[in-house]
Amino acid sequence: MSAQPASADQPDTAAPQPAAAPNTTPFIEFRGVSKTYPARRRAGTVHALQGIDLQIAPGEVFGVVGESGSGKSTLLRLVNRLETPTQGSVLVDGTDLATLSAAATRARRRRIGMVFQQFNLLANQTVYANAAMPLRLAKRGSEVSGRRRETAPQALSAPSRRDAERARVMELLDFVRMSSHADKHPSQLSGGERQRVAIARALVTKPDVLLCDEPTSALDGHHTEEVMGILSRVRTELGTTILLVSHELDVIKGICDRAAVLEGGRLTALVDVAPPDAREAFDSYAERAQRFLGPHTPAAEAPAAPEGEG
Ligand SMILES: Nc1ncnc2c1ncn2[C@@H]1O[C@H](COP(=O)(O)OP(=O)(O)OP(=O)(O)O)[C@@H](O)[C@H]1O
Repeated sequence: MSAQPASADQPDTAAPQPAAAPNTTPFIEFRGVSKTYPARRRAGTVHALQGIDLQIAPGEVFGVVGESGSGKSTLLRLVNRLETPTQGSVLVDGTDLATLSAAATRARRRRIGMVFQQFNLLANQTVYANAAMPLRLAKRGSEVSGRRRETAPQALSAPSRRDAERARVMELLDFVRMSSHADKHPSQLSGGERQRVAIARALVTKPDVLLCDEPTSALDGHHTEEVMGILSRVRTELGTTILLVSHELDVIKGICDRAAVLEGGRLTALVDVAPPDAREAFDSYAERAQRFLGPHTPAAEAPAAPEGEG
């Protein structure tokens, strides 16, 4: 797999293929979004994304595929404002993220969960404490801003807050079938179990959006299916909108409604993957896509790509 930059120095002026609008009001919307970064090891800029127009419906499971360096993670990180667009706007639930104050941005971020390829659990904390972390951080944040405003009263007493936390965390650990492991540490878990804890952590604040960056790429086939099953239930049982970056076409085909293909930072195809008859179309796309996606190798076992390959 090559790690080509999305597009170095020369913005591609070709019009991106317009994304078909969903029938409902979009929940996440990219309007003419471009993102450039200063190049890391040389002068100039990298055009990570160019002219992205995309609408994602509420409750949709939306896939993003493309070769390494095509801009997938950048697209995801724009949604929780870990990145800001160089041009254009990103809207979530009808609000342009650029218009939010710092406090409103933090509140919006609390409603966006994120799941990573390498789980990002705290090794010295239990499963329970890892899953509870976003609630504890949110509480600490509200205490700090409460102190700043000199408003002492809390809605719940400390024991009630602890009970509420425990109920919520155990509900989520039940949801991912990890409640019997609540007192274990991450080192005592398999990769699939760690990712299930990471999903519980991402959902504990009741987000309306779940961003998943290669959530199954470090897992073997069995654990991949387990995680796919949980993500499907997140959509059907919780109604969460999911944006899923994956190199694995089987994962995209297994759980997504639609998928965007990024090439060199541009959206070059938008594919319906949900209806069975559309899967054939996706398969013919997949043949071309496989050229750059390559056969799946779990990241942990993947050999290093030779320089300049692809
Ligand atoms: N902070 C940054 N500074 C400079 N360049 C960056 C930065 N972040 C990303 N890039 C560059 O932007 C382009 C798109 O990166 P991005 O991580 O979004 O791609 P990707 O498709 O997610 O890649 P991968 O599949 O390898 O994770 C790449 O050329 C990358 O090197």
